[in-house]
Amino acid sequence: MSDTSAIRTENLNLFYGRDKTNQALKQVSVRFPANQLTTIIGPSGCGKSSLLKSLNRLHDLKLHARVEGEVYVGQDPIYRSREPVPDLRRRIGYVSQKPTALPMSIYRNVAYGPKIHGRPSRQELDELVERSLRKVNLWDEVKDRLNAPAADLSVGQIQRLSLARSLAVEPEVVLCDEVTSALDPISSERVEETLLALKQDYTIIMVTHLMPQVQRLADHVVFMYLGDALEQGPASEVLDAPSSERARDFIHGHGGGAKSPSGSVRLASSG
Ligand SMILES: Nc1ncnc2c1ncn2[C@@H]1O[C@H](COP(=O)(O)OP(=O)(O)OP(=O)(O)O)[C@@H](O)[C@H]1O
Repeated sequence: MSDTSAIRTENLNLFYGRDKTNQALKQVSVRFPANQLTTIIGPSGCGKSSLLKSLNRLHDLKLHARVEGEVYVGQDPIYRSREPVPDLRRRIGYVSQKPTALPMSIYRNVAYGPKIHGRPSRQELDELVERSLRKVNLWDEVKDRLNAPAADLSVGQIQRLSLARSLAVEPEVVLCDEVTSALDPISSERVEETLLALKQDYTIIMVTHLMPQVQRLADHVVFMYLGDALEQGPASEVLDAPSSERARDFIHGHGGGAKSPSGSVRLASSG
C-alpha cells in the first residue's frame, strides 16, 4: 500500500526536565495525510502542542526538552537530517495561537522570510507578497496600505498575516496551534475558511480544543491521551465511532459526534 502521508512520526518520545522527569510523548507513531487537514485533539495536558512542535523541531530551542524517535517529511528524516534546521522549518511552517506581527510594514512582514531564504528580485517579491496575502484572503483588505505598520491591523487580520508569512516561504506542511483561540467568532470563521481553501495546496495539522471546529474542518483526526496517540484515522471514523472509551468520553463530553448526514463540512456562524 502506498503511503500518502506528507509527514509522519515513528516511535516519537519527548521528555521535559533536566532528568527527563516528564514524558510528554510516548512512542507516538502517527501519520498526517497529504493535502488534508488533520486535527490533534485530546484533554488538556495530553501532549497536543508538544506533538505539533516536535514536527518542525521547535523543541530544539528549549534547554530541557529531549526528543527521541523520528519525524519524516515525505521520505526525509528531520532529526537525523544534515539539512540546516532553518531550511527544515521552511518546509514546515508554524503558526502559533498568539497573533504576532513583526515590528515592520505589512509588506515586509510577508517578504521577510523569502528574503532570508533566497535573493528574490523586487518583482518576484511583489508577486510573492500579493500571492501570499491573497491565499489568506487579506489582499483586498490591505493592498492600499502595504507600507503601513502591520501592528495597525486587527487581531484577526494579524493572524491571517501570520499565516501569509508562513506561506510566503512555500512550505509543504502548515502547523497551526490553536490559531483561532485569541479571535472573535467572525475572525475565527475567516481563518477557518482560509484553512479549508489552503488544504488543496498544503497539508495542514491543527491543534484545537474546540470540537465544533473539529467537526467543521477535520478530514483526519489524531486523539492524544496522556502522551499516547490513542486513536487516529479519518474524521468520520474517529468522531463517529471512536474505538476507545477515553476517546468516546472526550468526544461525547464535548458535544462531538455525527457529522452532517452528507458528511460534508459546514461552516457554522456560531461556535
Ligand atoms: N516547556 C515545558 N517544560 C516542562 N513541561 C512541559 C513543557 N511544556 C509542556 N509540558 C508538559 O508536557 C505535558 C504536555 O503538555 P502540552 O502543552 O503538550 O499539552 P496540550 O495537550 O497541548 O495541553 P493544552 O490543551 O492544555 O494546551 C504536560 O504535562 C505539560 O505540563
